Amino acid sequence: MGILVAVEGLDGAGKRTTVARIEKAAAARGASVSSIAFPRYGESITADLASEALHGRHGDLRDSVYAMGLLFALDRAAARPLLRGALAEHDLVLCDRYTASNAAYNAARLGEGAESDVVSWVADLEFGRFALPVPDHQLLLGVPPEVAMTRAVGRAEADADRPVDAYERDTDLQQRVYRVYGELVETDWMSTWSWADGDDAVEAVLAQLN
Ligand SMILES: Nc1ncnc2c1ncn2[C@@H]1O[C@H](COP(=O)(O)OP(=O)(O)O)[C@@H](O)[C@H]1O
Ligand SMILES: Cc1cn([C@H]2C[C@H](O)[C@@H](COP(=O)(O)OP(=O)(O)O)O2)c(=O)[nH]c1=O
Repeated sequence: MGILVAVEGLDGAGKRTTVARIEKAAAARGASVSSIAFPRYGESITADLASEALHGRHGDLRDSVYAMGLLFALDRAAARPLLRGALAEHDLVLCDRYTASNAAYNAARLGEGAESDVVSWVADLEFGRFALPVPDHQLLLGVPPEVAMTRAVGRAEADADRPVDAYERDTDLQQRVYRVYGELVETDWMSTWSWADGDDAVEAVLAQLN
């Protein structure tokens, strides 16, 4: 049975890049590694609907924090057999975004006062109702919002098929998401967390294998 590690951070923080680096470094140590990126675009109807809503389709769907949160959670619920299978087969299963993304983005959207309600709703829904595996460790890429946003915008400019979505262009939202992520790290939400970047982020995950 392998360990489940979630890699979290803002849009453009470098999650995809870091997951690839961890995979390579863990494999070089002889570990068998698998990775899954959420949302599973192209493989999950609910993930695709959420993306379409973030790009201006489906009327007011995007305005509902709970509807958006549910779409992303249903994507993960459908991936449960995949996750279980990967954990049975590999030493390390990396998730590029996991449940904490839903907690951080939706809490940040509703704002102070409602944050803890949303974070509890996500935990009850995803780990309770949907019985998703709780991550053994979670990593927050400590890239500040200004840097992450510049990278996300640069990536969108370089790739016409990947225009910025409603969350990526919202500077205030990104700042609030970063703050909520910080609270999840400080309270070790659901499991232990590391807050790291670059080589330290890779080392923080490799340390979990020892
Ligand atoms: N440490 C880094 N320094 C500079 N640019 C980076 C770094 N990590 C990633 N990038 C670049 O920033 C952009 C976003 O990285 P990516 O890994 O796709 O982020 P995410 O998956 O968090 O959205 C990409 O264009 C990537 O090449
Ligand atoms: C996985 C997930 C993402 N999100 C948000 C974070 C991102 O701003 C947005 C899209 O996910 P993201 O991973 O950034 O996809 P991409 O950049 O490839 O379009 O959805 C949630 O709100 N909840 C979730 O559970």
